[in-house]
Amino acid sequence: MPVPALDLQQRTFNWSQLTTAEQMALLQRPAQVVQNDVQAIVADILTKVRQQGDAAVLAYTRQFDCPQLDDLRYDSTAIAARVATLDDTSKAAIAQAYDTIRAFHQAQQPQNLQVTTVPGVTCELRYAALDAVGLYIPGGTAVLPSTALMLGVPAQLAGCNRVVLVSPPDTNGELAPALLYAAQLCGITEVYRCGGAQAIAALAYGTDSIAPVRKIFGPGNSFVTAAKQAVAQDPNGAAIDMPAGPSELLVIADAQANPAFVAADLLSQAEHGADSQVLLLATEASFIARVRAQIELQLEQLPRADIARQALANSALIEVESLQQAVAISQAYAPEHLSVQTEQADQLAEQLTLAGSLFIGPYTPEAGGDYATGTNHVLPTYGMAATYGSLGLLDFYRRYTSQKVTRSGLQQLAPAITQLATLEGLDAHARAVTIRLEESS
Ligand SMILES: NC(=O)c1ccc[n+]([C@@H]2O[C@H](COP(=O)([O-])OP(=O)(O)OC[C@H]3O[C@@H](n4cnc5c(N)ncnc54)[C@H](O)[C@@H]3O)[C@@H](O)[C@H]2O)c1
Ligand SMILES: N[C@H](CO)Cc1c[nH]c[nH+]1
Ligand SMILES: [Zn+2]
Repeated sequence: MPVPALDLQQRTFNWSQLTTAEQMALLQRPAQVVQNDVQAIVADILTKVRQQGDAAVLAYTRQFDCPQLDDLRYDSTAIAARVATLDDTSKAAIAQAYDTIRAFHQAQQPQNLQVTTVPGVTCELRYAALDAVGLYIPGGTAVLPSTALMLGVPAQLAGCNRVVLVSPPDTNGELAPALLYAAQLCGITEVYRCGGAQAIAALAYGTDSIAPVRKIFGPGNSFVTAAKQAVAQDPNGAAIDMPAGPSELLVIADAQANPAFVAADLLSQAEHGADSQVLLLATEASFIARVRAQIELQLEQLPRADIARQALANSALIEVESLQQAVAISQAYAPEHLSVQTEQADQLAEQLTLAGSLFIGPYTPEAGGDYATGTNHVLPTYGMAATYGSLGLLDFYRRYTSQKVTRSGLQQLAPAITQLATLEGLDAHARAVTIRLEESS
């Protein structure tokens, strides 16, 4: 389908001159507009996979990804053969990213803790790695070995027993050597060639060839995200990390910022998908004009310019009255990625608490966090950064508590417990305490 011409002037706005309704419309995510259709399609796919198992997963994979595919599993011989074709430069790049991501996530190791709340009462907080996790690596329009690292490294560090990787195959039924190498570094051996809602259904409910997992991680398009949300709401489904949908970037810039850098960052997220969204909040109209010119210029060099143009048609370059107004808009939008390109970037960043990940200063491209600074690039989208955190090592654990009470400890707590039980009208609760203390020690 031909991509309509893009007029960035028409996507340029002055925030204070917009009505409240227009302001809200500008901050609407494109992917959310089509949400109802997607949910219906996804519900159908989930039902078919539950009813027909592997046959449905294969049928959908043939329909969307590879018409000839006859086996979902990628066995270790096939993986090794594919990895052997990868060049050394790519291997070195993946290995360096593996090291930085590992370093940042290793530092997040949780510590069990023990607290004596009153003498004779010991409470413990403990962490246990999830036993079976599913990692979804998107593959519709780009091969993403970096996402395999972002999910595989914390799963490996946590020590999850079973780590299952799924990703849509190319038209020949293959996964990219770089993706398989990243998986290999993370010690992943269970790999399946399927994507979309059907892969999420297989991970959540299981099929003959794919045993179910407890929690599903990873980003994806609207179909993947809707499927994750659906299985998370089903008591028989699986837990999920977060709604990590189409990429988003919000840049706050003053007149000191470099328009070429800002344009490059905006394009880096716009090229992900037609439903990606990028926003620029800038204090000077002349700066916005220079960014616009840079976007036009740089678009000409981009192989994925058509995708980026479609994303830009749902994006906006917004003039704001002040950096304080920019902060307020950003906090309301809660972007996945937030780039701060202002003179006092560190101070401004202190006020910007609602974002998946911050990129501060002129030499911090958003792409740095996508690949190799060490932070995790799986981040909440759709404004969910207001409540969800960015992915980290802790997401691969479950937290539980334990307590041990001695007789004298129970004597200390008995008045509080029995009175609270009485207040709640739960006499059996009170009795469970008094019966113990009535016994001679
Ligand atoms: N938030 C994050 O952390 C993060 C990280 C990386 C990528 N991303 C985002 O992930 C997304 C990747 O999307 P993608 O499409 O390239 O890959 P994808 O793997 O998410 O989706 C491809 C699958 O979508 C399904 N699909 C496509 N059209 C369909 C239809 N009409 N009906 C039903 N199913 C259909 C197919 O099963 C196909 O295999 C992008 O939007 C990107 O921005 C987000
Ligand atoms: N920007 C994406 C997250 O929204 C992650 C990614 C992977 N590869 C490149 N970028
Ligand atoms: Zn990216």
